[in-house]
Amino acid sequence: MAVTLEYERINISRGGRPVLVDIDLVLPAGGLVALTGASGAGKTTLLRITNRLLAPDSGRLLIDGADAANEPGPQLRRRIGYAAQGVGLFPHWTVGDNIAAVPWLNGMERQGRDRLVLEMLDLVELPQSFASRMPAALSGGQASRVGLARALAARPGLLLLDEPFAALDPETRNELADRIEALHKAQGLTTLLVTHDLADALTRATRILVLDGGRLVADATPAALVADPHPAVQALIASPLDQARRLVRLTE
Ligand SMILES: Nc1ncnc2c1ncn2[C@@H]1O[C@H](COP(=O)(O)OP(=O)(O)OP(=O)(O)O)[C@@H](O)[C@H]1O
Repeated sequence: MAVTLEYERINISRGGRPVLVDIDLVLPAGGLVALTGASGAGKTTLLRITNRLLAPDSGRLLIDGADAANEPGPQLRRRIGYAAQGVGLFPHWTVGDNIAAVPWLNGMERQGRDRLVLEMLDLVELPQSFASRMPAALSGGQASRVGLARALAARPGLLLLDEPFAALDPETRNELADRIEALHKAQGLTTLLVTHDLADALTRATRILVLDGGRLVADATPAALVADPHPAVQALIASPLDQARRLVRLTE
């Protein structure tokens, strides 16, 4: 079941500097929300607060109406799917054991885990034979899919993705983005996707959040965002828009 997230006046400083300032936000269940902004804007920090890897200095996060601070972090994280570029698979575990890590922690028995692994490999469109491979024998795109399968294996209602397309070639990233979009719908998830790439955000998300210096400066549908005059938004849009126009000109 997709979950609702409510951020209430979230503030956090790191190294003596404010990193998130007065974040007030409600994400209703079922949204595919892109979180974007320049490097250092606070995107990853907000994601880490959402899965309780960080606690805010002030403010509250409510997950389905319950204060996230009241649940132990490790327990909460088992209900949240999390995949990030660079958050490695366990290198000495097979792909199958990586995918079934959280179900294993939750006490699922071997047979159930084996079935689940095959189902998850199907979901991310990898061959079932990959279950016995080691992570070192995967391409970057395949490893990203295994990371996604691992995030979905605990059947979460919330999927957090931190730059899942970084370091992938354009074709692979497009295929992975298609799969994420389809799984988001099919699995009934609330998905929060951190991306540097506004073109991804504009074409995939139902709603786009823009952070600038730790403040939420835009919260809009893709169509409304393009018309947003805020300088930080325009700075993000300028380059993908220019690129799109040049490409269209080539095909005219
Ligand atoms: N452990 C830390 N100690 C001090 N400052 C930190 C720490 N972690 C993050 N920061 C600072 O917090 C700010 C926000 O970092 P964050 O990683 O959330 O940004 P981001 O928008 O995800 O950036 P990027 O797109 O480059 O990943 C940055 O200025 C960063 O230097």
